[in-house]
Amino acid sequence: MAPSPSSSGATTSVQVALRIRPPTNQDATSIPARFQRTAINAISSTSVSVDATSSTPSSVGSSTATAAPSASAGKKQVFTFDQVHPPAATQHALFTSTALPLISRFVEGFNCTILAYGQTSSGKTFTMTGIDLDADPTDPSNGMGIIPRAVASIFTQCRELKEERGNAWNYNLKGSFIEIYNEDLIDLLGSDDSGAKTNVQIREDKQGHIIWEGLREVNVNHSNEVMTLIRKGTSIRRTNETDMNAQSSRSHAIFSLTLIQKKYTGSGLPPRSSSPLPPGGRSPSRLARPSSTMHYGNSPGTRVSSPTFGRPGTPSFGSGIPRGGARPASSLGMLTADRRQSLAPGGAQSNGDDQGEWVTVVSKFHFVDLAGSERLKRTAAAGERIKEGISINSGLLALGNVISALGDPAKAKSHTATYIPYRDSKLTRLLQDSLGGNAHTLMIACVSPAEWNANETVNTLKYANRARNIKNRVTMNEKEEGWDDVEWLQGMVTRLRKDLKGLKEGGTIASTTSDPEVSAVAHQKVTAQMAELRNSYEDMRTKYVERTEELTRLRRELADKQRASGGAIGGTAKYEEIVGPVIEEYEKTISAMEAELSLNRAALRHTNDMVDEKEAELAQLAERHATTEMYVEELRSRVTKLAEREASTEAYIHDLEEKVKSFNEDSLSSSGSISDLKRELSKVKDAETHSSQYIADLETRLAKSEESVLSLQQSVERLEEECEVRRADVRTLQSRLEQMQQDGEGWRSDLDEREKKITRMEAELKEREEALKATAETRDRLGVIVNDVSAARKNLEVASINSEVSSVHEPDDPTELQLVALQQTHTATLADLSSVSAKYRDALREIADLAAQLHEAKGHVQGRSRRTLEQHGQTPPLQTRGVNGISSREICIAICIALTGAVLGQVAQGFYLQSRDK
Ligand SMILES: Nc1ncnc2c1ncn2[C@@H]1O[C@H](COP(=O)(O)OP(=O)(O)OP(=O)(O)O)[C@@H](O)[C@H]1O
Repeated sequence: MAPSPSSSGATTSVQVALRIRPPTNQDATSIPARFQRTAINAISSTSVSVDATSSTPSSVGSSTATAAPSASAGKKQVFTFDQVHPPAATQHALFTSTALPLISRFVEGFNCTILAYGQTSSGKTFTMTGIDLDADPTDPSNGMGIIPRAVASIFTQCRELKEERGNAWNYNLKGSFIEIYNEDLIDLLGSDDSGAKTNVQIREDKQGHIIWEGLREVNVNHSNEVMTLIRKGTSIRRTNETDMNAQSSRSHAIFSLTLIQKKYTGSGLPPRSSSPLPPGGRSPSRLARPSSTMHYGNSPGTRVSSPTFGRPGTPSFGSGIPRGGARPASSLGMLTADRRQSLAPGGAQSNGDDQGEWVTVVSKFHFVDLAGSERLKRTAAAGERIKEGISINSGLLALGNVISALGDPAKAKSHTATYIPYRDSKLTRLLQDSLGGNAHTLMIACVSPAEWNANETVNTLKYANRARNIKNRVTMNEKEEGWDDVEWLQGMVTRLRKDLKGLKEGGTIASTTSDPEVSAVAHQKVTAQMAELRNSYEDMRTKYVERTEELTRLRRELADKQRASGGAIGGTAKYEEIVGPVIEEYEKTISAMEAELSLNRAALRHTNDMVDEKEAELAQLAERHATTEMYVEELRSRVTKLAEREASTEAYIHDLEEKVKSFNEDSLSSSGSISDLKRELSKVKDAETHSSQYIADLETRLAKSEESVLSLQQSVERLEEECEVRRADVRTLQSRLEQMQQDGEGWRSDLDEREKKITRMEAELKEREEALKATAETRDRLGVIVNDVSAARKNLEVASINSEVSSVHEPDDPTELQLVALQQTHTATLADLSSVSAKYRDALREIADLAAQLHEAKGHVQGRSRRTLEQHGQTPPLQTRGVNGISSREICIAICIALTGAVLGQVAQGFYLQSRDK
């Protein structure tokens, strides 16, 4: 944001940049969820739109935002500024585009001011100071604010200039930090040894300059030193926790940097004799001018407030004035336009050579962090906070009134002298120069994005919009060398006294320049002029007296002749004819001489005026000298006091040492209680560590819960998407189901048919089972017979053995016959058994075949229905019964029967073979 072109005395508007901060964690907890929506949006790099339509609670009891000047149609309001920075803008980007151009102006010698304005918690302190003052100010990614970055940049530019200009340029930087708390001005760097803060007073000197009396200015040589000052001041500045900000600034704070530059204006190198920093730090004293402050602005004769608010600068960089000491006010006079002309290079009094001069340029940079505008209800203020809030608001109201008065375009156009209420508050008094005065001013309006704060946001935007109309007139603040140097002033007083004496005595004027040749020539010239004037005056006077006498004589002669002629008219007329022209000529000569005389008188008067002026200056200088002497006296007394204090401090230290000694002796006895205390202390420390861990833990949990809320939100969104997909699936499934239902009808009839077939086959199976049962019974019966036959066979064998032993074999023996018959019966029975077994096996095979068919039929039906279900994304029910409804028990029975039949067959065959062999 470059200010208007750099011509001195140029008019420039107050620049306004808007910054929208991102939502913070505090917002998430302190603002109801439904009002956390973003209500302000950057629509371009210079404009924003605000949607303040919804009825946020802030509108309760507040003035509802009215349409802005550039409000667009509908409910949205559009505002335009010089710059708009969206929430994503980095600290570095903001600094580069807003503050950096002002820094160049500051180093050139112009006053600059940056003001951060906005509701509480809108990011003013973050913007001005930022976080982590120890970071690298050139790093674009860190959170350092405008002040630390500006300080680093100023030092860099000054060092570059020094390298460029060498001995022809010197500089000195000083810092001060002031806060306005409950309408008290407090010096944040001025705390004394006891830590008590010093109060600053606003005074106005005779010339109307504002003086910040009692403010401490500290010399700074490096940005680290400035950071230390900022840290010190910030630690003292009043902050407190409110419902809207964990660390809310409760005061307006102004951090100021003063740059004092000494420039050599001539071409080439400065002469050694006139160096601004001769050994001993004294300024050269070759200038003898009646006024010290030069003003090259476009408005001749207008006064410019001292950039140091009336305080004199350091006489020279190496002067003996203690660092940061409060100084008496000085009021340096101004040059009139004609006098300025005569003093300008090449003017009437210029000696015509190319010799330059040393000029001092003093510029001020104010960084203003205002306390937040706030609604007491919203910040839940109570007690002392209410008082603070009222004071903050009244300061801001006064600032608003000043802005309104200065920024009223109608008044600006009409050029009417408007009353500006600077005196209504200390804030406006201090910022008088920055608002409508001699400074390049930039306002950074900070706003919160939340809908909850929409009304405050609109108010801030309106406030800032008005500020854009303010016009400042900037001039470079140059002073000639030496006017703050006590010794130089003393020398000047002595010289002027001599000059005056010389003038009064009509002698020569004592030399006032350091160049003896130049001053001798000038004095000779003036003396010659004075002598000439005096001579011509004397000549004129003599001539005048002579002529007057001659005229009187002639008149007398004429009268005598008239009397002698006895009234002869003709003679008289002739006489008048002769004498008239002579008289006329005499009269002409007399009037010419009178004119010449009056000219000489005027010249004399002018000389007398000059003498008077010199006398007045002398008196002024004497007065100033007296003030300086008083100041020196004060300093001396301070030094004495300091010496006294040092002595008492030494005594105190001695005392302390004694005490330490006795304490050491006592310490042995009290070591027990010390160890108790230490234990206590360690417990407290433990508790502290524990609580900080607990806090850290809570913070981590909070962060985690936030993350999980985020992820839950994401998963809800994902699930909703999935739901949508599912719904589409359901629709597809429904259509398929309908298709399936149609298919189902066909399958059902098919199934019915198959079930009928199964029933039929089951009946058949039942019949076969019954047949099998009958066969089994027959087989049992045959088994019994086989047993009987075996038993009979055994008996027969026993009988035959007995008969073999006792008698000769007789084929006709009835027993043998019986045996044979039995063997035949047995053979027949075995044959029967084997045929029954064969039948039984056949029956079993048939049953197995039927079971297989049944299985196949049911498997077919179930396979079809499972495939259909699978096609429609359904899982077929688990089979609880065996294949096709035939239980595994039934199959087992069938197999057992088959096996039993086979075994029985084999047993029967075994018997048969045995009996046959026998
Ligand atoms: N641009 C930003 N980026 C990130 N955080 C920010 C930004 N601006 C402000 N904040 C955060 O918002 C909170 C409030 O900011 P800050 O204290 O600067 O507000 P303020 O306007 O100075 O308030 P007050 O007037 O009450 O002092 C802080 O936690 C700060 O870190």
